[in-house]
Amino acid sequence: MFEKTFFKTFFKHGFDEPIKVNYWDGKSEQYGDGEPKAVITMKEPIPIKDIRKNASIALGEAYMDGKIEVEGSMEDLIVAAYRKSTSFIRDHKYINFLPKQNHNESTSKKDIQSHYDIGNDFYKIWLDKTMTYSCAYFDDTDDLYEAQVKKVHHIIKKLNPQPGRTLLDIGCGWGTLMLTAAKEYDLKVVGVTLSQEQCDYVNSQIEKLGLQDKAEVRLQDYRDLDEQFDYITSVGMFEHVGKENLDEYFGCVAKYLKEHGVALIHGITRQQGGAFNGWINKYIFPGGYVPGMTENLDHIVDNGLQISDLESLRRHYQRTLEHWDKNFNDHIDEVKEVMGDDERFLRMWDLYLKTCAGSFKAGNIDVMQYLLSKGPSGQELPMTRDYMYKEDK
Ligand SMILES: C[S@@+](CC[C@H](N)C(=O)[O-])C[C@H]1O[C@@H](n2cnc3c(N)ncnc32)[C@H](O)[C@@H]1O
Repeated sequence: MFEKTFFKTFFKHGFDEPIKVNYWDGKSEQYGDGEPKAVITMKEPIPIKDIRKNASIALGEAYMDGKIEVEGSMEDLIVAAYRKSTSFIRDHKYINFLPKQNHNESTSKKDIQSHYDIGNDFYKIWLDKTMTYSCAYFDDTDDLYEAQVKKVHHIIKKLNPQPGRTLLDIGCGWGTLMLTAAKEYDLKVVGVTLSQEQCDYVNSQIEKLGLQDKAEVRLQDYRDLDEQFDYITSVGMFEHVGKENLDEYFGCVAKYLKEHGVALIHGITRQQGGAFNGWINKYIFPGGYVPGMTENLDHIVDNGLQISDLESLRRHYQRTLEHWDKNFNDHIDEVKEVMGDDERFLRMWDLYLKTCAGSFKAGNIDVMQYLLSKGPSGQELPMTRDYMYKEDK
């Protein structure tokens, strides 16, 4: 009975939309007036001590194990939770429980490979054909592939690239950005990743496109370079470095950039302070940490870099995740063929994509593009933003 009282309070104060909850004892209750936006079924109680220890992990695991079912939009349920000031999801313990993280080169490699090396065949099913695994740019299209191509050009154009110069892509993924920069902007590019599968894939693309004299990919930690470049891009990467290494990460960007060089650093941030989500960290991105938007600014200026432009792409990431989640579910049979019919894994991945879309929609997290230059006044860049939107390259 005590357990039920706890969960009644938990749900009653958890959402700013009406919801219905079916409890494990066969009884149902509605919280809030009007048609329920979602129906939550708790097939069995979750130990309260688990919720108190880490609500994010306890709820996430209960969902993965099928102890909780949700009818209605999970994405909107997450938004409704973030909108309610008394919700568990806004509780300091839920989002900001930051254990000591360890990001030496060997733990980083293990963390990265546990996510990215689960197989190119898996990612091919639900990413678009560019294999881009970051926020797309939906300016006048709702097609994921087109939006990913547009994102790549949006980033490269912001650098105001001059043919024949050099570019480093830190955390190059499956390589579309670096290969586009080599092929269409005539840059000499180097990409680094910690994922063996990505490295092999990019090498095969370099060969296929005949870019051997302009593009190189390395299985290398971002801390291990010893060269300078005219341009640096790094997309969806600083979320992996950990709070304690953010200063070193931006220090590397500054060190690897030639004088008057330009960098475009793109990644997920939070509005207020950095965040760590226990469930995401345990199951999806071990070692991950989402920095506060201004936390990054401090490291950028402390490392002597000039901030030339800032752009938020929050709503674009919400849309990207909605596309990924739809692709994932539309092709669930292929996913099962590749990954096996493991219900817990399938529910885990679906929960990850849906809750992240909700978190962007709610404004809990954002995506920022930091355009940075090294040198006193960013002379390499034009005075206004017009150059970013020119059609020609
Ligand atoms: C979210 S993916 C983004 C990939 C790509 N930039 C894109 O937009 O599709 C993050 C990338 O960062 C790389 N990465 C993470 N930590 C790294 C490290 N310490 N050194 C080098 N690469 C790293 C991963 O291997 C992966 O390629």
